[in-house]
Order: sequence, then C-alpha cells, then structure tokens
Amino acid sequence: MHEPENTATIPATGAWRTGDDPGERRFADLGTVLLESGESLPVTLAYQTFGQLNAARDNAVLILHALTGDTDVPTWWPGIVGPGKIIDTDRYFVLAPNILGGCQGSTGPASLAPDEQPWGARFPQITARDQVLAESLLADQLGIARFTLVVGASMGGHRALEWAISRPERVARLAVIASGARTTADQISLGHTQLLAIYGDPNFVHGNYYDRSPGTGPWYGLGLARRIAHISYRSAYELDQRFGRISQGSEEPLAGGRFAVQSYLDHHGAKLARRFDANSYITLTRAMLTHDVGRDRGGVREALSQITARTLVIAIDSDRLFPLAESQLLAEAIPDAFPLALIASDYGHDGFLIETDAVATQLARLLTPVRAKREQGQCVLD
Ligand SMILES: CC(=O)SCCNC(=O)CCNC(=O)[C@H](O)C(C)(C)COP(=O)(O)OP(=O)(O)OC[C@H]1O[C@@H](n2cnc3c(N)ncnc32)[C@H](O)[C@@H]1OP(=O)(O)O
Ligand SMILES: N[C@@H](CCO)C(=O)O
Repeated sequence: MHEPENTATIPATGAWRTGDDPGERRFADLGTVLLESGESLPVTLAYQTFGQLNAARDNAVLILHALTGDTDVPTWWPGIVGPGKIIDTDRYFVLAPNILGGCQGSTGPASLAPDEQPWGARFPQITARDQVLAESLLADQLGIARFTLVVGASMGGHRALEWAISRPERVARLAVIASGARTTADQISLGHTQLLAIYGDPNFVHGNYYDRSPGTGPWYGLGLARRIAHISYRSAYELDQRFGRISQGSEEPLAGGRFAVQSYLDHHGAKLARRFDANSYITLTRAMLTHDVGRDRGGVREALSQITARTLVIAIDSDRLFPLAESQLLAEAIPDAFPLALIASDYGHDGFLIETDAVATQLARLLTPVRAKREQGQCVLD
C-alpha cells in the first residue's frame, strides 16, 4: 500500500479534496483491473477503517458511500456510525472505501495515467460492477472474506446490491437504502441533463482542463449539475415549506433579487464545485446511469434471486429520485428480505442522510438479533 502520486498532482484549479486529511486515509494499490468494458485500469482505492477487526474476522461492515460521499463515514453519517451507534465501532470493524472513479483518493480521471499525464477525458467507462470488483480486491488485501453487513444508500446501494449478487458468500447481511436494482428512465433523464450542464461549460474543454490556469475549470457546469441533482434530493413539499416564495435578503425578485430557494441551490452548487472534480462527476454519473443488476444475468428478478444475505430494504416515502416501487421490487424479489421498511420524512432522497434516528431504528432490525445473542453468550454464525 502506498500514498499514490495522483492525490498530490491534482492542479490548483481543482478545489476537491486532494489528500488533505490528517493521515487517516490509507491507500491500497490493487494492481491492474480488467473492467467490464474490456479495458484495463491500474487501480488504487483510498479507504478508512473504524474499529478493530476481531480475531475471527467476522465483525467487518462495508459501508458504500453515495455519489459524492467519501471515506469519512462518521462525519457524513454521524447518527449511524461511531461508538455506541447502531453500527457500533466498539463492536464492528467498519471499512469505508472511496468509490473507483471518484476524486477523493481513489483512482479517477484526475489520477495519472501510465504516461504520467492525468487521465482526463481518456478515463475509461466504469460500472458499478467494476467498482465492486475493486472493493472486493481491497477486502481481499485486508483479509476480509465475508462481511457481516454490507450497507449502501443511493449509488452506494447500487454497489451493495452488486456485492450481494456477484459475491453472495461474502455478504451475510445487506442493507439497501433509497436505491434500486436499475436506473429508471427518469433517473437517466436527470443524469443526462447534469452531464450536458458540464459538457456545455466552455471551460470543460472536452475534459482536458487540468492544466489550465487557476479559476478556469468547469465549475459553472458542475455547479449547475449539482443544482439539478439537489432538487431531486429534496421533496417539493419540503422546499415549499421551508422557502416558499421568500426573497433572499432585502431585494425582491421583482426588483432583480433572488428567491431564497435560488440562493440555497446556488450555495449547494458552488459548494460541490469547490470540493469535487467535474470529470469524476461525469464518470460516476455514467456509472449510475448504466446500473442494472439484471444485465447479462437474465433480468432484474433473476439477479436479485441470487442474493443469499438477510436483507433489509429501506425507502424514504418522499423520495422523488428513487421511487418507492423500485425499493418495493427489491424487498419482494430478494429471497430473504424483510418487508420494505418505509421511513416517513419530508426530506426526500436526502432523508437517508438526515433521518438517521429512523434509519438506525430500521437497521437495528437487521443487526440487533446478533447483538442480543452475542450478549447472551450464544454462538452466532454469520
Ligand atoms: C453518502 C453521501 O452521500 S455523503 C455526501 C453527503 N453530503 C452531501 O451530499 C453534501 C451536500 N449536503 C447536503 O446535501 C445536505 O446538507 C445534507 C443532506 C448533508 C444535510 O441536509 P440539511 O441539514 O437539510 O442541510 P441543507 O440542505 O439545509 O443545507 C445546509 C446548507 O445550506 C445553506 N443554506 C440554507 N439556506 C440557504 C439559503 N437560503 N441561501 C444560501 N444557503 C443556504 C446553509 O447555510 C448550509 O450551508 P453549509 O452546509 O455550507 O453550512
Ligand atoms: N447528497 C448525496 C446524494 C446522492 O445520493 C451525494 O452527493 O452523494
């Protein structure tokens, strides 16, 4: 394992995280990986771990972050992961890799290609299956044969499902939150418009912007893509309850001012553009759009029937990005699944990040029997 050069060479134009955390992340060199596309890619994954792997190596939990998440799970999911939380780091060994194709330490378009230049637009097409392959190589390297729980929300749920289908012997329990078995036409449409927002930025220059002078990256396009995405992360009801037609500041929209909700979206757009790489956003969005667990497996239901893990599917009732029907399908088609767990929330898709008490209550159904039996001194086979 080594600190890859790629994290040190992202140019100053990019304000995404560049290996700036205080040494908690580690990096696994996983060698050259054969991708679903047939191309080969040298892969490094950044990851963090929390807690201790026990002697039996049977307390590992794999947490798979969503689109722009990172390895620092206790920070973005504080109600779920940490000492005494439902994913109790005093009890479990949590492994949190950064997604392949991302820009927070793992190999992605900003990494150096073998010719010592950033991949940029040359970065190959990546799928959820490629991402899971890389994660499984990381697990191999860490000596984890089987996870007691694999959990992912949103795009993390895509990978969690791929894990449970392609490597059922390695997943004892599965939690899929606000996610689905394959991207819907609506999701593809939303992703498509986000991609076009980036492509249309004159500073995108076909993805080859890394050597441009500071301040000339495709931040406008990336920020616009995030605004489009962010609308889909929240419910119409919540936005209206919260912002209504309120003006931002004293200047009325009729007099050239902004609505507060415009300012809010602008804030989230600018914030992401400061911390994320546009080429990674494209790579990950494309991976999301091509997600289909049924591809080359005889269809979605056939693929889901291969899952052996005890499974919990959680949905947010106001999620307009991942419709309930998609979660319902998972809960019905996965053989050993609890009935769909529905969380009532006004927050929409982002509910998985915000409604952590409700998510924890649901996860307890999947995890507590193990805890209770262990505390009674009983042997529990994962
Ligand atoms: C697994 C993963 O997905 S990890 C990655 C998760 N993180 C992200 O996605 C980052 C984006 N953040 C978010 O989506 C949300 O902040 C969440 C889901 C994390 C939390 O949701 P909430 O608590 O409802 O936060 P909310 O959506 O109100 O955003 C708060 C921000 O909006 C800002 N804001 C609120 N109203 C306005 C407004 N009218 N004008 C400008 N800014 C505003 C706040 O100042 C705050 O800014 P800050 O985050 O820079 O401190
Ligand atoms: N806020 C989440 C939403 C996607 O599920 C992210 O950016 O990863």
